[in-house]
Amino acid sequence: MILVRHGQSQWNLENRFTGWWDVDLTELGEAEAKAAGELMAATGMMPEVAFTSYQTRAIRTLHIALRAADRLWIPETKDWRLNERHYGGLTGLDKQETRDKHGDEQVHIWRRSFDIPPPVLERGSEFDLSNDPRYAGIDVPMTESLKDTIARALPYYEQAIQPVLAAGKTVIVSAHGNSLRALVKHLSGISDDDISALEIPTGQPIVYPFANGQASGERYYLSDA
Ligand SMILES: O=C(O)[C@H](O)COP(=O)(O)O
Repeated sequence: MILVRHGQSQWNLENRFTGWWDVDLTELGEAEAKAAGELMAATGMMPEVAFTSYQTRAIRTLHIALRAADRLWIPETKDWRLNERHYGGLTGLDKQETRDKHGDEQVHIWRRSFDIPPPVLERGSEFDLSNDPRYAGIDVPMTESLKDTIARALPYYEQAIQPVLAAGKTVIVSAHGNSLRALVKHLSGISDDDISALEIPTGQPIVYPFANGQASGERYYLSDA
């Protein structure tokens, strides 16, 4: 299985909390996605089935990478459960200005604690996506901790992705910093405390070897292969 975090987004560049807000890739993000696909082709790590979120930056990263690997034709499933962790009331704020206002420690807790969510997003605020047609029928969260993200991403992985891996297919998952931290925590057996130190870089494919549908727990960057 190949996990890839989307390439640099406009709000990664601007250093703003993003979460479920749907920003696009920057030119650098597009280049990172293309390089990821070229690396897959060069190493022969060719995806056969794709999964991604409902968010433009992950979808476009997938498509740019697959195009570079000449694999745009593979089956692809989108699901909101692979979305980024919802950043609640921090959505749209500048990360440095938020540190200046609330202190480094508080912002680190909001960003990296296991089960403390950011403040709740006010209903009806500019960043409230409850009425976005893509989330029709979905109870859009108003904030999420990593624990909350795991609670929706992991069952999706188990129901939708694991059976494809068990059938021996090479799967690519194009998603987000925190939805991928949720999967890596599970697959690599990382504790609630230690997961706070795990960062996932943009556009760098991470490989989990599978045998008989089971991950060994080993993982490596495809660039190191
Ligand atoms: O949602 C965001 O702002 C980023 O994609 C991830 O943010 P983080 O590094 O603060 O978790």
